[in-house]
Amino acid sequence: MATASCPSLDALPTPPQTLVPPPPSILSQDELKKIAAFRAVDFVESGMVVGLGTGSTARHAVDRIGHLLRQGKLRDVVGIPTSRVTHDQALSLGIPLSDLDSHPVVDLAIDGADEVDPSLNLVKGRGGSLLREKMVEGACKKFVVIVDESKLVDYIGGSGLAMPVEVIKFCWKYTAEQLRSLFDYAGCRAKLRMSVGKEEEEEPFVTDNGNYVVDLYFERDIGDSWAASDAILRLAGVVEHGMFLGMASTVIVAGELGVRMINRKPGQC
Ligand SMILES: O=C(CO)[C@H](O)[C@H](O)COP(=O)(O)O
Repeated sequence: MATASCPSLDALPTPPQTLVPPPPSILSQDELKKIAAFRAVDFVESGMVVGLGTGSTARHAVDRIGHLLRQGKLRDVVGIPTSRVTHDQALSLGIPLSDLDSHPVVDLAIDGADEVDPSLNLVKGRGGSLLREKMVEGACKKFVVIVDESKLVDYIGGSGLAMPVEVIKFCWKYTAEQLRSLFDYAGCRAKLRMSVGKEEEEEPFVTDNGNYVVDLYFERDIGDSWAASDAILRLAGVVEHGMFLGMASTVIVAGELGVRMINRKPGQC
């Protein structure tokens, strides 16, 4: 009876030489976010007060901090959450929590962003937590921003996606129109942010602070973002906007080709 046997290597046909390089490993956007987040958590040291950001990228950082605390690799870290969602996540991970009233100085904050421009100015708040984020990140000694490379833009508003402004509910339409007309020159549209409520019907999105969000969309560059910031904040119905100017100390960008760490230069704004 003939038995099948393994042919000797010499007997195997030589594979044709190929000039095509091996395909790069394709990482999902979420995997890139996780890589940036884990890298940022390397900055966390035992005993630090840490601002905990909000969003799908920051979520990975909070998970990692919880994991390192459980492993005993970090100790005595106190987290200052920037939203109710992050508060609940951190609580479920056993991260000790506090607030700015008890810890007015924050050693380090880690958070995602919606846009990062070449001067490391940011747009944040598409998750709706811009006010608390700005308070906590404004109180920190070092603010590390974690993004995948899709968040890099040439100028603030350059993604064409929303630049959020938190406004009080009272006469929000009036405030929205004032916002829109401020940026008429940039082809601005102002839209009240909606969310799906308990009855499965669309209703205005309400922030953790009980306010509405007006999303601004620009067709063209708004120009001087510092002047734009001042103009927005002068409107009485505005609580805060999502431009985070001159705040980021370091931006960690995860992309297909690796992780880049960009530090703010002294005096850069
Ligand atoms: O500002 C934020 C929430 O208010 C988020 O940091 C920002 O929207 C980025 O979110 P994600 O990490 O999910 O892309």
